[in-house]
Amino acid sequence: MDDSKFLEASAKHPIVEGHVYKYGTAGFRMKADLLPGVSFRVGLIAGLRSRKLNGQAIGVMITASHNPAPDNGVKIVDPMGEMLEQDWEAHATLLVNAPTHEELLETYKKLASQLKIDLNTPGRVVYGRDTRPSGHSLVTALADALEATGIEYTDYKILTTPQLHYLTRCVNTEGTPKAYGEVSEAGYYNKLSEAFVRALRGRKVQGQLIVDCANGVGGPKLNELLKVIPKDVTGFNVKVVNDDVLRPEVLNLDCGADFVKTKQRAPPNFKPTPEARCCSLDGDADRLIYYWADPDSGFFMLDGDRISSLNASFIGDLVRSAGLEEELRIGVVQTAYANGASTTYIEKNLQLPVVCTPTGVKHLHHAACQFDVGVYFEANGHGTVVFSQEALRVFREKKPQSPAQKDALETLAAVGDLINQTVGDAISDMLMVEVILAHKAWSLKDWATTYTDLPNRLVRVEVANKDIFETTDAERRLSHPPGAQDEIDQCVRKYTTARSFARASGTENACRVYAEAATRHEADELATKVASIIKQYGS
Ligand SMILES: CC(=O)N[C@H]1[C@@H](OP(=O)(O)O)O[C@H](CO)[C@@H](O)[C@@H]1O
Ligand SMILES: [Mg+2]
Repeated sequence: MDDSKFLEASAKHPIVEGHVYKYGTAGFRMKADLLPGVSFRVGLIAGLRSRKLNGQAIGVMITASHNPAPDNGVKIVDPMGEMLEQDWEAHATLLVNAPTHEELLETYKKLASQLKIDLNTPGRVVYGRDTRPSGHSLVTALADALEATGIEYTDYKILTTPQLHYLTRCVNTEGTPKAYGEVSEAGYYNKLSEAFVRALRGRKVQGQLIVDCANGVGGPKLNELLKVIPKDVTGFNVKVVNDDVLRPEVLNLDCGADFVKTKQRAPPNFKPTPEARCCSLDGDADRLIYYWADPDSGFFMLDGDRISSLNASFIGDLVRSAGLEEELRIGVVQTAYANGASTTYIEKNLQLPVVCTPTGVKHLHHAACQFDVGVYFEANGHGTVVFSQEALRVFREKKPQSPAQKDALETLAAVGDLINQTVGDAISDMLMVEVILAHKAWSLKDWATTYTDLPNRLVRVEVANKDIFETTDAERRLSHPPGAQDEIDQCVRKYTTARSFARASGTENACRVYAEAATRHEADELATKVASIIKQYGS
C-alpha cells in the first residue's frame, strides 16, 4: 500500500465539502458536479469488496438512469450481477463522507482491517457508463482509485446498466459449469439473439414494434442487437425512435419509460400507428413499459404489473406442460405499488403466490430467489425473472415423456437463456414479451383484457423531513409518526374497495402517496386526502 500514491490520487478528486452523501436504492445519484470525488471513493470500495471476495470482479456502473442529463450516479454490482450487499452500503457511505484525504486514507485502512481484508491480495473491477458526458470525468476518477490501490480493471466503455450487470456475472463465472455467457458486449447480443430464436420455436413475431429509447444508451445498443437477430427467421420488425444520444439535453426528455409511466401517455413526438405495438425503455435501458397509441381507442399502458403477470402466466403454463408443477415452486414478487387488480389476477386466475416486499430491486430480487422461478417487476417496469440452478438443470436434463413435454422443456431452457437474470433488463424483457405474444398470438389489446386496473393515483408530497415517516408491513403501513396511519385508515374506510399508503422516497427528498379505489374520482379524492395528512404530519 503506497500511501503517498493514494493521497496524490485522492487529491485530484476531492468531494464537495459540506455535502452529506448516502448510498441509496440506486447507489450514489445526484448532480454530476458533486460526483468526481464520490466516483474515486467508489473505486476504493469496489476494490476492497473484490479483495474481500477473494479477487472476484466487482462491477461499477456510472449512470443516472431515468434522471435528466445534468445528473449522474455511481453504483456497485456484486459478482453474480446482483445489487451491492446491503451491509456494504454503510461502508460506502462512511468512506465517501471522509472529510479530508488523510482521513479517507485512515478510514480506508481501518475498514480493511475491520473487514479482515489483505490489501496485498489481487482485486478486480469492471465498469461501464451510460451516454452522459459527465461520465468521462467519473470514469477517470474511478480508474485513478483503482490504479492507486493496485486493483486490476477493465473499462467496457458505454453500456446499458443491465449489460454491465451481465458482464460482471460473465467475468466471475467464465470457464465454470455456471458460465453465464461470453465476456463481451458481442457475447451479450449473440446470447440474446440465439435464445430469442430458440424461444420462438419457429413462430414469427407479428406486426411492427416501435421502441422509444429515451435518447439514451438503449438506442445504439438495441440497434447493435438488431444487426444479429435474423429478421427473416423471427419476423422481428422494429422501428427504433428517440435514439439521439448526441444531444445530452434530450436524454429522458418527454420520452422514455419513466415519462410514459408517470404521465400515463405516449411521448408527444410519437406518431401513433394503429395496431403497432409500442414500448419505451428508460435512459439506461433497465426499465420497460409497453403501450399502444391508437388514434381511435387512445392510449393504453401495459406497465410492470402487466409484464409480470404475462411472464407468470406463460412460464406457469410451460412448467405445467413440462410436468414440473410438483417439482418447481413459482412465485411472483410485487411492491405495495402494484395495482390490486394485478395481485388478484395472479393469485386467483393464475393460482400463484404473491409476495410483497419494500420498494427497491434488491428487496424484490432477494424474495424472488426464494422460488425456483421468481417473477419480479416493480410497477414502473423494472424487473426480471430468476431461475434456481435446480430449475435450469431440470429444463436441460429432464427426459420428456411426450412431444408436448419436450416442447415445453426446450422453451423453458431457451427462456432461461433469454432473460437477463442479473437485473431488470429492458431489452431482454422486451424480447421475452415478444416471444410470449407470438406464442399466444396476442395483440396488446388481447394482453390488456387479462384484468382491469383499479383506478389509481401516485402523488409526490414535499415535507420538511421525509425521514420521520417510517413504515412496516412491506411499506404498506406507517409505524411513525404516531397517529398518521390511524388517520389514513379512517380515510380508506369511507370507500368500498380502496387502498392507500404513504412512505418516504429513497431516491428524492419527498414522500410518495399511492391510492387506488373503485372509481377514478374516489382514487383521486383518497390520494388528495392522504397527501394532506402526510403534509400535516410532515410540516
Ligand atoms: C414509486 C417508484 O417508482 N419508486 C421508484 C423510486 O424509488 P423511491 O424510493 O420511491 O424514490 O426509484 C427506485 C430506484 O430507481 C425504484 O426502484 C422505485 O420503484
Ligand atoms: Mg433505469
